[in-house]
Amino acid sequence: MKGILLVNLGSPDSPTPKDVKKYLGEFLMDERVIDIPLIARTALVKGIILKTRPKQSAAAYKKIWWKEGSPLIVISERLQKKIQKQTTMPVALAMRYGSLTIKKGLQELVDKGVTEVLLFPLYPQFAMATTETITVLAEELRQQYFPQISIESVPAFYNKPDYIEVLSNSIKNHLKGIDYEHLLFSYHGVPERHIRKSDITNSHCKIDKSCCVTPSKAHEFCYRHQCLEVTRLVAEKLQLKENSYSTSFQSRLGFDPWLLPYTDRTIERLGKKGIKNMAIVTPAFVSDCLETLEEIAMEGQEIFHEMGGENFTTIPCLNDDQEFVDLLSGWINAWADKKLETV
Ligand SMILES: C=CC1=C(C)c2cc3[nH]c(cc4nc(cc5[nH]c(cc1n2)c(C)c5CCC(=O)O)C(CCC(=O)O)=C4C)c(C)c3C=C
Ligand SMILES: [Fe+2]
Ligand SMILES: [Fe+2]
Repeated sequence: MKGILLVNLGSPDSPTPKDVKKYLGEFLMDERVIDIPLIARTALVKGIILKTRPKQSAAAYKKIWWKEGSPLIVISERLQKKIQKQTTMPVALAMRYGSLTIKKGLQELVDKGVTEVLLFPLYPQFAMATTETITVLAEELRQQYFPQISIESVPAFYNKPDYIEVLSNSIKNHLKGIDYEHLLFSYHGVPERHIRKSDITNSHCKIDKSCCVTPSKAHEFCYRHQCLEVTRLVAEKLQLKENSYSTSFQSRLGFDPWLLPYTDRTIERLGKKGIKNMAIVTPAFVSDCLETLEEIAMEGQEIFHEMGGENFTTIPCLNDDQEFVDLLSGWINAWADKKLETV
């Protein structure tokens, strides 16, 4: 029997420093997130980051926490329930970090008699810190605990025309009647080093003006290319005017160079330039979370207002919107008919 495992990032169990510390410890000790040798990673994460960050992050989580729990988890559960209504195959949900583990998700499916799993990382763009860490862990778990099952994965879907259509429709609907001068596409950042590591040609990704627009095999695993493509394809679909939109990268951590330009500095620049009305969309996240609800909708808005901006419109993630549910259910059902490209 076939079954589906949707996988998102995860959240702490509660917005307390203790639970946030536990969650961040697991997250940041992942060698595909902080990709430095184990001794250096342990010193950095346990010796420095976990000494101060949990308190700071817990305060941020408290501002966005819902009575049902973490927005990212609650929204992912709603999505799973809606998809379950649109397919006869069992659909389970897991998180890469935290209590809703991938092991539990696989076990849930196996207990229902599933032998062929479609692993669905809920990320439109490929990144070593997201898609890759999920597929690698799922395969390790399969080998160790579930050797009787097979796993196929859904690759990054950033350039699928039906995804671009759903995202564009969502942006259009949320901006109906809103007079904005600039639309910012803000993606989660990654250290530049991650882009170079994922370059399967070992030489294409220069992280300059041209590499991401010059055709290359490297783009299958280039997060930067995939983000720039989402912006380009949506802009084309919505016929956005040149200079009325741009791309930036948010949520950097530490002192290494991360992808540029940074979202906070871009918002600052737009405000200083005299832009009064801006809108912002966050297509690296399918579910609203700390990074969209706090960093963008609260901090980003504050920066814009401080710089003289007036109206700051945040476009929600696709969350459990019916068009998005239909899109994912359609792909899942196509997989059962062997009509979905997987890896
Ligand atoms: C080296 C650090 C990090 C990398 C690389 C990274 C990549 C990455 N993350 C997401 C999606 C999310 N990240 C979220 C929170 C978050 N991310 C980092 C660090 C890295 N992320 C931290 C330390 C945190 C925790 C919060 C904080 O202390 O600031 C979230 C939100 C989770 C939630 O509970 O709401 C998401 C989602 C992507 C897509 C990505 C690479 C492309
Ligand atoms: Fe992150
Ligand atoms: Fe590139």
